[in-house]
Amino acid sequence: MKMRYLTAGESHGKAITTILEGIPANLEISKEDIDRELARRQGGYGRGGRMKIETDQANVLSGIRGGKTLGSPITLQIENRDWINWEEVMDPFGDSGYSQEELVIKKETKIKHVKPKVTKPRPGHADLAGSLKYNHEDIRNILERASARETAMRVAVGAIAKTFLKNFGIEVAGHVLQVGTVALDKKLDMELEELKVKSEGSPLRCVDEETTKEMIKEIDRCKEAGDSLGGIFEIRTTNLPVGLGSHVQWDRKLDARLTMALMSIQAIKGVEVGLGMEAGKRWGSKVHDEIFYDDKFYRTTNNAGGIEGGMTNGEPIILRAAMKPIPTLYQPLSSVDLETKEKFKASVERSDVTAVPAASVVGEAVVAFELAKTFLEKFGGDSMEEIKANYENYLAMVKER
Ligand SMILES: Cc1cc2nc3c(=O)[nH]c(=O)nc-3n(C[C@H](O)[C@H](O)[C@H](O)COP(=O)(O)O)c2cc1C
Ligand SMILES: C=C(O[C@@H]1CC(C(=O)O)=C[C@@H](OP(=O)(O)O)[C@H]1O)C(=O)O
Repeated sequence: MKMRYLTAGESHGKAITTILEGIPANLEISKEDIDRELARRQGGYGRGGRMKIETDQANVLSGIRGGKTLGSPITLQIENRDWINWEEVMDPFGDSGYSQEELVIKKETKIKHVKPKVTKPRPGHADLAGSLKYNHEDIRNILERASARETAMRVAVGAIAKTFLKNFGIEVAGHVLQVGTVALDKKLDMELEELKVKSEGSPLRCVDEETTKEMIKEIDRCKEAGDSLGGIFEIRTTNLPVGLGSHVQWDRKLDARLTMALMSIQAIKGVEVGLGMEAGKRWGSKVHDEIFYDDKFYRTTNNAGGIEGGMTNGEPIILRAAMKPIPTLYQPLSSVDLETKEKFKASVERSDVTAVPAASVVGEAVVAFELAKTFLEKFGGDSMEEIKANYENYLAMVKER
C-alpha cells in the first residue's frame, strides 16, 4: 500500500483540499492534533497581514469515523478566510473581475486589494516563468498556486503522519538555526524533548533566548528598510529503527527522498544531511562515525545525520534547509511589465518579511510524511494492529544480531 496525497487550491480561492491515501485503518486521530500543527505554522515573528485573517482548521470530509481512520482515502479541506475579499476576482465562472477597475477595500479586514489583473512579475517568485510557460496574461493565474498558502495542507497531512509515527515512538521536531546572518552558534546538546519545548517557547522557533532577541532585531531592521530575510532551519528525529529506505535503487534512498521533500517547500534553496557541505572539507577520519557494540550497535558521533547508504542507521536523522529571503519586497526590485515591456518598480500591498519559523513547521510535516511512507513500505499492512505486529517482529530480529 502506497501512501500518497495531492493538494489542490489557490491561495485566495475558497479552500485548499487534499486526498490522502494509504493511511492504515484504526489509527486514532484527533482534530485538535491537526489544528495545533496548523496554528504552529501560522505563527512566527516576521509574518505579514494575511496570518491575521486566517485561522486554519482542518475540515475532515472522509476517511475518519469516531476518531479512527477507516483505511479509506482521507479528504481534508482548509478554508481560506481571505476568500470573501477575493470572491469576484477568484470566481471560477465570473469575468475574472476585469471590469473592477478601482482598488477594492473591504470593510471587514481593511485590506486593500490591487487591480485584478497582475502584469508586474516579481523577481524571485514564480510570476514570470509561470506566465510564459502557461501562456497567462494575468500573473494571478500563477501566483495563486505558487503561493506557500498550499503548505497549510502539507502541515495537515504531516500532522496525520506524525500521529502515525508516534504510535511507534518516533518523533520529528524542527527549529530555527539562523535568520539572515544571525545564527545560533552554541553547540546543540539537548534531547529532542527539550529542543521541542525551547523552540516552542520562542517566537522564532529558536532554542536560545539571546539569539532569538538578535534575530528579532535583525527582522525589525530589515522590515524598516523594506527588505526581506531568509534563514536556516533544522529537522531532527528520534527513535527511528535501523533500515528504513534502501541502498538498492536511486529512488529508494532515504536521504534523496527526504531532501526532495524539503526542497519542494517554497523558497528552500539548499538542504544538508548530517555534516552536509562541511563533509566535503574534512578528512575521512573526521567525518565517518565509528561503530561500537555493547549489547547493541552504537555510535558516539552522528556526522552522517542518521543515514548511511540511503538507509537509517539507528541514529537520529539530522537535516538542515536554507530558505531564501521572501521575494515580495516593500522596497521593490527592478522588473519589466508583461504587457507594456516597460521597466517598473512595483508597489506591494502586504507580504511576510521572513517566514523561516513557519517553513520549519512545514519541514517537520514533509519529513514526517516521507518517514511514515517509508515506514509503511517496510512494515506495511492494512490496519495498525497488523503493522505493529510486523514492526515488533522486525525489531526482535534485529536485536538478535
Ligand atoms: C511559509 C512561507 C511563507 C511565504 N510567504 C511569502 C510571502 O509572503 N511573500 C512572498 O513573496 N513569498 C513568500 N514565500 C515564498 C514564495 O512562496 C516562493 O519564493 C515562491 O513560490 C517561488 O518559489 P521558489 O522560491 O521555491 O523558487 C513564502 C514561503 C513559505 C514557505
Ligand atoms: C497565505 C500564506 O502565506 C502567503 C504566502 C505567499 C507566497 O507568495 O508564497 C504570499 C502571502 O500571501 P498574501 O499575498 O495573501 O498575503 C503569504 O501570506 C500562508 O502561509 O498561509
